[in-house]
Amino acid sequence: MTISIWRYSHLVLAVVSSLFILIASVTGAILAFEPISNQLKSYAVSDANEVSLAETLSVLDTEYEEVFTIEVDRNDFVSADVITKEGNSETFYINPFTGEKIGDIIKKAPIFEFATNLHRSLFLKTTGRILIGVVSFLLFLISVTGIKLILKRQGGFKRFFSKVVKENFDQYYHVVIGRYALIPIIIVTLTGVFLSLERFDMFPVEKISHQYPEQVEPEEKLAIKDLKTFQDISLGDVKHVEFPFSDDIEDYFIVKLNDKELLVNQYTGSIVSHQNTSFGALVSNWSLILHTGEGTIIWSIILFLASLATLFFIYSGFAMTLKRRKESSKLKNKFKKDTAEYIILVGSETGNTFNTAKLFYEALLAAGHSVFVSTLNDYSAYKKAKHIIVFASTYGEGEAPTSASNFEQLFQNVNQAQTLQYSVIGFGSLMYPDYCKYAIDVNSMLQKQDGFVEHLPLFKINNQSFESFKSWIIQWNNQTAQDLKIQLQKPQVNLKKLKEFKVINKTEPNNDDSFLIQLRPNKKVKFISGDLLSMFPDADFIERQYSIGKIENDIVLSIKRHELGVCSNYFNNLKVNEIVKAKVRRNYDFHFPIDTKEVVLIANGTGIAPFLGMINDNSKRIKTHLFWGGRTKQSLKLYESIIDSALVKHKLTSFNVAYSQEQKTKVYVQDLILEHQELFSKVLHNNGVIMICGSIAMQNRVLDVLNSITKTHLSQPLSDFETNGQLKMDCY
Ligand SMILES: Cc1cc2nc3c(=O)[nH]c(=O)nc-3n(C[C@H](O)[C@H](O)[C@H](O)COP(=O)(O)O)c2cc1C
Repeated sequence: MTISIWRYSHLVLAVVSSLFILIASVTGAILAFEPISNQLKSYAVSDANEVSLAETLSVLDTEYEEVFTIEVDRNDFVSADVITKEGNSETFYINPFTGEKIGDIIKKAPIFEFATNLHRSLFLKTTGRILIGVVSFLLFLISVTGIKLILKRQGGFKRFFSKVVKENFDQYYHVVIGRYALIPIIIVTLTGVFLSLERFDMFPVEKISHQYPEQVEPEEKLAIKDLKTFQDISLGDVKHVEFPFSDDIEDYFIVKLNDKELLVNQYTGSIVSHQNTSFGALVSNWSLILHTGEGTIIWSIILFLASLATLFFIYSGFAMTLKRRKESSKLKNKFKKDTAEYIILVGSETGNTFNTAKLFYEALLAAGHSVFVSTLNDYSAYKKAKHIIVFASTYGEGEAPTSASNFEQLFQNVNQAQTLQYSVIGFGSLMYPDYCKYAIDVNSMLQKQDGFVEHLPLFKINNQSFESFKSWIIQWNNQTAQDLKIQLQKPQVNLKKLKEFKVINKTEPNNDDSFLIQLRPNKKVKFISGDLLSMFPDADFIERQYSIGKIENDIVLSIKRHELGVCSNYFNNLKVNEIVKAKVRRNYDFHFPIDTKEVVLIANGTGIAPFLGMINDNSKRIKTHLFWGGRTKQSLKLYESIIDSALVKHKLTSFNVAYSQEQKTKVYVQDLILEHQELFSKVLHNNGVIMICGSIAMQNRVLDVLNSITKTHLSQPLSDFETNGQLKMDCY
């Protein structure tokens, strides 16, 4: 619930100020180039610390008729306001070693002039300045609420920079870029607010005022170069020097240094008055530098990137909000709640779970059922309902998502007249310790309530995995004797861009109906083991993916033929030299780790394919253990030669196999893991990596076992290792 308050504040603030933030970011991005373009001019004195103020003042004194001021700006350019020997009054950049003119004062380019006015006051003078000050403060609040949201999402400070679950482009980059850009944005906005307050004298900066001596005795005048005070000051510390107005001994040099201001006797060089720069003035100076980037190319570049990031946040933030609204409003019911047989209840925070619920809703409708869908918060009595199917995500720390925040209370107060069959699907992420906790809670609420009978056991889905959802649909179809078909959107791939692969070899289906097929790309295609080969069969153009094992530059797939499987039969009917059209999708999260000491690979059935490539490729001979679950010894024959060869070449350290049909008591891969629990805890403890490939059912059981191992041996939940990138999975 609390996360919604933060998200709501974040959104409201963004809506209110977006147009102004847009202007400020675009002009800010332009203005970031001003200090960069200034810095690129070569007037800066790099070794200003090596020249003393005495030397510079002395050369200027001889070079010009009269000198009024010298100034060292934030770019380290030294300028002087002088009357030349020819009698002209001029201001220009000088070489502080020789006093010579080296360039004219840089004039502000019209584009920067325009951008500055728009950025500061929107061309609205005082009103504009006030508006910009307020907007700066709003952007500061947006950034703070943004940081709070990231902390909530990532699970605290420690995990601030750990892996972000990618749900879609906008959400992923909003968070990933946000983690880096929010700090500079906070600095820019706070300094912006300060500069506005200062401008309206709401933050008074104490001015320096010197005590002038009442009477000064005449003295013999020393040459400037001999004045001790100036000899002791290096030019690098100077900001501004004002020459005495006349030769009168009561007229002084006024020397502004970085942290103080001095009044210096022009005859003797003695310091007549010494005042430290006030704290307010220092803050003001730093605010200007931090806000404008003046004098530093690196900070200007950061400011430029922060401005671009702000523009991206405006786009992605609104895109996410619109999508969220669209997802929840998309559900248009054909049936009323009291006429439908199937009730789908959705608990979602950001709308993703609605998408999956909608696929199920449409599949039921297409099969001729009466269905009603709504949020868990709209739970009520349903007169004709026979089934309740709950799709619920988990938010916060194992809490209910927004659209389910009132469900628990409603559930206690609403009575159903008839008995209902229930099924719960939990949507969550293994990166959180309370994996699918809210769905677990809903499941146990239903379990305890009279009049509710379990139809299917609780099913958990990690990171909105579509493959997992399909496997739940299979369970549903088996249990209900239905044949629901999930209609996916049309493929987003241009079929003309598919690559050609030639069949080099294909084995006959074995006793499990599994076979290996070796494909060679006709043209150069980049891929490694763990990447995916996407097929779009003519029958429905629905994408099917196969995990690639790369062996000697060829793709090796392990495929199980299903009686009615469109793609598996297509592959099985292929002959050597025939051409397959497909696309390689890079699967960066499932590549063999090359920077680790020990790896464990876990697979069942055809899930072994990417691992065959990985062990064959393990040229660094990283300690690698393979755990595989198959039906019979015969099932292993298909892969035996590759595994044996890897063992002989020490590319594979150990191979452990579990057969489910070979002996009386069935042994599964999770049983093997339990037997070798010391190995697993040691590998994870030493920053090693575990990779899992195969069926979702196997994945879920293996994860349960691994979780109990890490909790017992390492006192940590498995989610910690998933977050660290030590657990990689590709299951279907
Ligand atoms: C801030 C935040 C907290 C989360 N907390 C959990 C959690 O405690 N347990 C879990 O399994 N998933 C957690 N998740 C993951 C979501 O449940 C998952 O991304 C889900 O797919 C979101 O579905 P939705 O868009 O329909 O809300 C969290 C996600 C976020 C952003």
